[in-house]
Parts: sequence; structure tokens; C-alpha cells
Amino acid sequence: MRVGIPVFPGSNCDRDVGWVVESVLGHEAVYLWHSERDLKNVDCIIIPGGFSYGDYLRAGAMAKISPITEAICEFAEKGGLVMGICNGFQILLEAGLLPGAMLPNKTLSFICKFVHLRLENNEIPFTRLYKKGEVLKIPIAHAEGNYTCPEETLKEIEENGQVVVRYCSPEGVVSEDYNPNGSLNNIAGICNKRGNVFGLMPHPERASEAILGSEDGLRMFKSIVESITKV
Ligand SMILES: NC(=O)CC[C@H](N)C(=O)O
Repeated sequence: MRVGIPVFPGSNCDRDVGWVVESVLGHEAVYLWHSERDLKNVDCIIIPGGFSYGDYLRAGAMAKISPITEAICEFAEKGGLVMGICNGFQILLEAGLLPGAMLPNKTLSFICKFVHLRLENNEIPFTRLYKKGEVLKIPIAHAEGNYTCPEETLKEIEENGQVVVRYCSPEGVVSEDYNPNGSLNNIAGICNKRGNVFGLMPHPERASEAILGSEDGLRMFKSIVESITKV
């Protein structure tokens, strides 16, 4: 399988995602430079974390108009699988592939730590190897992860099952005490209505090997592989 990993000036998790794809899973990572429009026949796209274009204006606001993002939007419209991690999620929001927007964290600081997530939807291609209600330990590292959207959108995404992961306690309790950044309804990741585009603030690639303190993120990558190779 060929996994496309877009690289923007300021991306800093592209090689980490590439490591998981190649060294942990044994698939091919294809790096796609931001000024290219050719997706090089990849099977799926994983937009990595980082600070695309220095997070100027707003995180993801400049990346949304780069040629590679236009190509990714066309790929997603045709049903291609696109996952955005952290800055990748911010780019998907800015590009309109996912609903809502990010505000600065409620603490107004950069937060880098392990958090717990409750898996709310295991019926999309990115989470099929998890159990619904499972608690995952995966780290966050961001300054703009405070998810917001209009009230009607929130109602819609909740009713459609588009909230895929939520910040929670180690026991799986969702409460304000375990909301690191102020996100509405403790939202950590959402998908589009069709389920082929998924964005999350936590970094599954940083929780894909035991030596990193958790392997709970690995099944997201394995789920994508399975969805593509075993449809
Ligand atoms: N880890 C990342 O992707 C970086 C975070 C992001 N650009 C922010 O600070 O909000």
C-alpha cells in the first residue's frame, strides 16, 4: 500500500508518520511536497502534524490554499481516505473538508502530554479495529486545539456519530476535568458525514510502539491498511 504524506514548510511529524508506515507496518510512504498537485497514485493520505507555514494567521489557514491541499480535496471528494493529525486536522477544518474550527487552547499555552480518549465511533475506515467505548492513551501537542462550531453543526455531528474520539478520564468518564483545551463536548477528533475524512488533535503516530509509552494509536494506521487492502 502507498501512503501519501504531504509535507508543508513547517511540518514536523511527517517522518514520524513515515516511520510508522514503513518501519512498523511495512508499507510504502510517499512524501508529497506542498507545491505539487500530483498525488503520485497513493492509496490514502495522512496529513502530519507540525506548524505549516509557521501557523501564521491561524494554524492551517495558509496550508488550505496550497496546491497539494487542492489535490487532497479532489481526492476526498472522490471518496479517498484522508486522515489529518493535529496540524493535519487543523488544515482539514480550514479547507472545509471537516466542519468547525480551532480556537487557541483555553489555557492559552502549548500543551504536550498524554491524554485519554474514548472511542465513540468504530464504524469508519480509520477505527474499525477498535471497540466502541474503548479508552486509548495517546499524546497531544498543540496550542490551537480548542474545537468549536455553531450550535446546529454540533447537534448534527453528534447525531450523525461524527464525533470519533473524546477527551476523558483514564476510566472513560467524559467531563470538563479531563478537557485539556476547552473543546466543545470534549471533542478530540471528528469525521465527515461520509466517513472518508477523519481529523484528530492527538498524535497516534507517537503512540504506535511500546517504547513510546503506548501502542494505542497503531490500530488507526492498521485500520486504514485493512480498509484499503481488504475492502
Ligand atoms: N503537533 C502539531 O501538529 C503542532 C500543533 C499546532 N500547529 C498547534 O500548535 O496548534
